[in-house]
Amino acid sequence: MTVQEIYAYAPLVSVAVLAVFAVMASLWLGRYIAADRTMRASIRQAVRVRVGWKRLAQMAGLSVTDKMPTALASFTADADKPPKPRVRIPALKVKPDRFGVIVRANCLPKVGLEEFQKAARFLADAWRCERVSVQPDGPGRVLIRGVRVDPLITPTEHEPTGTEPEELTTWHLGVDEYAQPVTVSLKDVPGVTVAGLPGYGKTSLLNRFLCDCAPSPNVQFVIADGKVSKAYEGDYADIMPRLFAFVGDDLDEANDLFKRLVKLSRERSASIGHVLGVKNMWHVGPSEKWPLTVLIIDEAHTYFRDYRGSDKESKRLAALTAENARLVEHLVKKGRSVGILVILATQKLTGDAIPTFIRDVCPVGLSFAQKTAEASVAALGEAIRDWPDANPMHLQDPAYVGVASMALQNRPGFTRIRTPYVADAHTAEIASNSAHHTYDPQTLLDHHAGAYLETRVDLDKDDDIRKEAA
Ligand SMILES: Nc1ncnc2c1ncn2[C@@H]1O[C@H](COP(=O)(O)OP(=O)(O)OP(=O)(O)O)[C@@H](O)[C@H]1O
Repeated sequence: MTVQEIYAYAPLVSVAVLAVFAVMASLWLGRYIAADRTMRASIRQAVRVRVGWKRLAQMAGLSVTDKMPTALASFTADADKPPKPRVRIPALKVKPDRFGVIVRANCLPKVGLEEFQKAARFLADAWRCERVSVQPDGPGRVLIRGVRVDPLITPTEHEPTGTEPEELTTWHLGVDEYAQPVTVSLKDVPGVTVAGLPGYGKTSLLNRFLCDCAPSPNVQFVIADGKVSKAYEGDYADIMPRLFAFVGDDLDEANDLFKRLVKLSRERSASIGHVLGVKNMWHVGPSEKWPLTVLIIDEAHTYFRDYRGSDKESKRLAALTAENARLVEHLVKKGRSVGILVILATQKLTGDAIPTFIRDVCPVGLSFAQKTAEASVAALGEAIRDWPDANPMHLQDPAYVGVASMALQNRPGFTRIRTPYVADAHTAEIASNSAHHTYDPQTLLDHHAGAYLETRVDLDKDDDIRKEAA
């Protein structure tokens, strides 16, 4: 091809390039017009971040001067005028979302994660963000999260999909202060505590968990709610069709339920090798025949209260609550490997509300707003004193209804989480659509291991619970 022929194609190429730009611009404009007000503000913010980056990077110390000329510069430079040093800045990719911008940048020599982290406060001011976080994003890259709208004070709603969750044991809690999803793994977790002042969202958090898991046949739920006498009165009325059992504030009924579950735990323990071929259910995961059995004890202090008084009834109730504590301790300490998970929700997790021998063996703990430092420590452990920003004492504000603080599962520190609200109508729909999955795990166990347990296992041997109760 001759030079003249190449020139002849130039107008065609220019038109093609312009056409591509025009298509891209109209797509961008279409997206901008279709977006709502909050999203448009984020799109504009993303444009500002991109346009102002060259100047800002240099002012924020996020650039390097490269004195070595490129091969082309050396080739074209005048002999008497050495090529100018180049200022290099990290390349950016900016994506807007409802809360602000997600920026991916590459690192340069002497401009790495640490430098970006040091500059975070400066970037937050320049980009008009509430806060900016910088995290590693693979070798030589960083992920910068800028939030313009504080996710913690932005209430959200969750509409359960009604489909079986991909990972039954991943509890999707909500988003953190940078609008990043927060999950907690329930695999091998024997107990979870949820604390917080009344009306700050404990039940709503549990409701979401129930709604997300209910469509799976591999999980069964039972609830003890100390706030009500009958199921239809309480927060869990809508989920009733998906519960294999429910008790209210009646201590005798609760005691019977806990005993039933301890029996299940012991019989599962005795027959797990026979039925599943493993000693720990988590090695094969929950299944229809061996479902994860979740016991939720709401207003848990009701069942463990210390009854004082010398009259006969007080003494009887005191013995009952003491036994309840021992039964629940058994479930938390011994239930994990046989697929029993206990979730305790209460206002305060201080020793007078929940026995510390139960609380301290629950590895996952969340707390909504708390009134005192003592209550925060009881809910989240001593370490919360070192993370004052995340202390749930500071969540005592109507804007923080639905916001909880939690210790991170795989690294030190705490995070605050905006949990979403689930409307009662959704709960009712999910419960009715998934009611056919409801089975008492004891019935399932009897079916799969009844004969084995009857003929091969002596459950009365070493029956410590019975001995204690006697
Ligand atoms: N995540 C949330 N986002 C927005 N609002 C919420 C959220 N969770 C709860 N709420 C609001 O707060 C009210 C009380 O919530 P919820 O019953 O879950 O609190 P609670 O801590 O369980 O209270 P209690 O201890 O009295 O049972 C709800 O009716 C709802 O209006």
